[in-house]
Amino acid sequence: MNSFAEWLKQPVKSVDKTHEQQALARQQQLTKPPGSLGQLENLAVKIASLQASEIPDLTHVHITVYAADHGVMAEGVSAFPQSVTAAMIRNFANGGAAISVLAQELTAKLDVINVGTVDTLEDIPGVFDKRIDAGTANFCQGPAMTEQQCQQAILVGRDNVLSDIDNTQLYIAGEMGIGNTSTASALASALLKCDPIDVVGPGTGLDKQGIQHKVTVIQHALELHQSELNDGPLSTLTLLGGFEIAAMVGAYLTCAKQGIPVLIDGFISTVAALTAERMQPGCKDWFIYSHQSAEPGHKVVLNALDAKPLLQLDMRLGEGSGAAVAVPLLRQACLLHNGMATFEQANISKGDT
Ligand SMILES: Cc1cc2ncn([C@H]3O[C@H](COP(=O)(O)O)[C@@H](O)[C@H]3O)c2cc1C
Ligand SMILES: O=C(O)c1cccnc1
Repeated sequence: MNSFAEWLKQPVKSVDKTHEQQALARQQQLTKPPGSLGQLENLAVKIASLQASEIPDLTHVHITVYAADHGVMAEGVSAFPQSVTAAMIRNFANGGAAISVLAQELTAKLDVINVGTVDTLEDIPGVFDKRIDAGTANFCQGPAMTEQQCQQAILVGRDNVLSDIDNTQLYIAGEMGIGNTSTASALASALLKCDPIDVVGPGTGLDKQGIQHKVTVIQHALELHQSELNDGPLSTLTLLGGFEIAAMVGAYLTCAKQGIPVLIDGFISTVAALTAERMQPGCKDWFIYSHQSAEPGHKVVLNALDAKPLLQLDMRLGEGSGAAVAVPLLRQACLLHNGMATFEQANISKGDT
């Protein structure tokens, strides 16, 4: 058996129930009516149990943006040209992208990884060059990736998580890849066995006609690969995925195996999360869902994961931006959990309940 298969077989870490119980008990002792901090209480309990700590802490956030191009762009499925992927990599490096601004404010570690753009980029300081190929192949004509390429991409994500694991209290994977809402929609349709109509949306801004064309393109791709779509989630990822999406899957699998909490971003990020969960059930115990994107398919994929996102801001950007926006909320949930006085400390009556 090769080392990839061995690694894949490593189990997902189980979540610490003792710390969950301790954190729940502490929430009952804090000077507030029980339950009055609503979802912030559940969040603090979740983070305490995932970190197996009495004092959950999100000082050290690791954000990684995975960027790659998509062969399906040959079918005219985005409102923007393919060259924007590489241009945005430069923008990430220069600090001008949404995620750059947010990561800086959060004092998060921000990595940018080129997993496979069509444009050859010069060496850019701060950008890791892990190009597998000049974009994936067009999944309307054949498999998007070879098995070997898919494994390689998954391992890019794994190695990124492992590179700073001792210092990571929360991991966020963001993506950049023009055309990747098509890729994510194709993957979601295949994994959920639903019609592309249910998950395809405007992405960067297609009109009604553009969306209809995108649906047709994905329907054709699913027909082409039909005979192989029951071969398991790794095979589906190879046939229909993207390099950046496979890298995110690898990162999520690694976080779940190593016990690192993950904050999931938008539609594409959640499709990667679904793929990881299908590859290794139990992964999703390590996931927190930041927001529900305006991309209509996001709701469908969140439902499939039984996920309750924290925010609904009509964001539809990706890059990890929705997750980054939710980090202050998570931090505040932890601050309240750690810093509030108990009824006993404050000498306040707990009332009759
Ligand atoms: C300037 C710009 C910055 C972005 N940052 C993220 N995306 C987002 O939009 C793309 C997916 O949408 P579609 O499938 O319609 O191409 C991805 O790159 C995603 O990360 C961007 C898109 C653009 C144009
Ligand atoms: O929800 C997302 O992640 C998203 C939606 C549209 C375009 N890019 C990303």
